[in-house]
Amino acid sequence: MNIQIINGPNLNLLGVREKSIYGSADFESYLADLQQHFTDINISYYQSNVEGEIINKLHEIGFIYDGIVLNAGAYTHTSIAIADAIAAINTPVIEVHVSNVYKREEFRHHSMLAASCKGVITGFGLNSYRLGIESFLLNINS
Ligand SMILES: O=C1C[C@@](O)(C(=O)O)C[C@@H](O)[C@@H]1O
Repeated sequence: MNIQIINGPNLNLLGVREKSIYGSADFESYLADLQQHFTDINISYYQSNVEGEIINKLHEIGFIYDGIVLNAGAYTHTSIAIADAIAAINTPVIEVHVSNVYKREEFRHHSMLAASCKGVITGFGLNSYRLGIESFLLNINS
């Protein structure tokens, strides 16, 4: 099984940015733990701060991979273009967030992407990514 994790803007600063909200672990260390945990799964990782690059990555793997775990950061709340890309591809996408966006500012309560995704996981810290991967293993996405 091939799973792609895509992180959007500012998520390269996990472990550094707003630690009280996002925690102090950096994503690369967490990714290594994930890869050790899911030994039967090929987990690829991509991060970009650029909307068009995230769309290009969705196009590139969206007809090949078995699942995509996407944290689009603030583009979640603004990007019709990423929503259209998710709708255009075949691979199911799970939207994830580190923080519980519903406990935060109102502008974070709306996702432009959620309606095009199979599901949304929010508020479990970095383990939101693990839960996203687990959902593909449970085969509850079709
Ligand atoms: O950059 C982010 C991170 C986030 O997606 C999260 O993982 O909690 C939540 C977004 O509202 C925010 O813009």
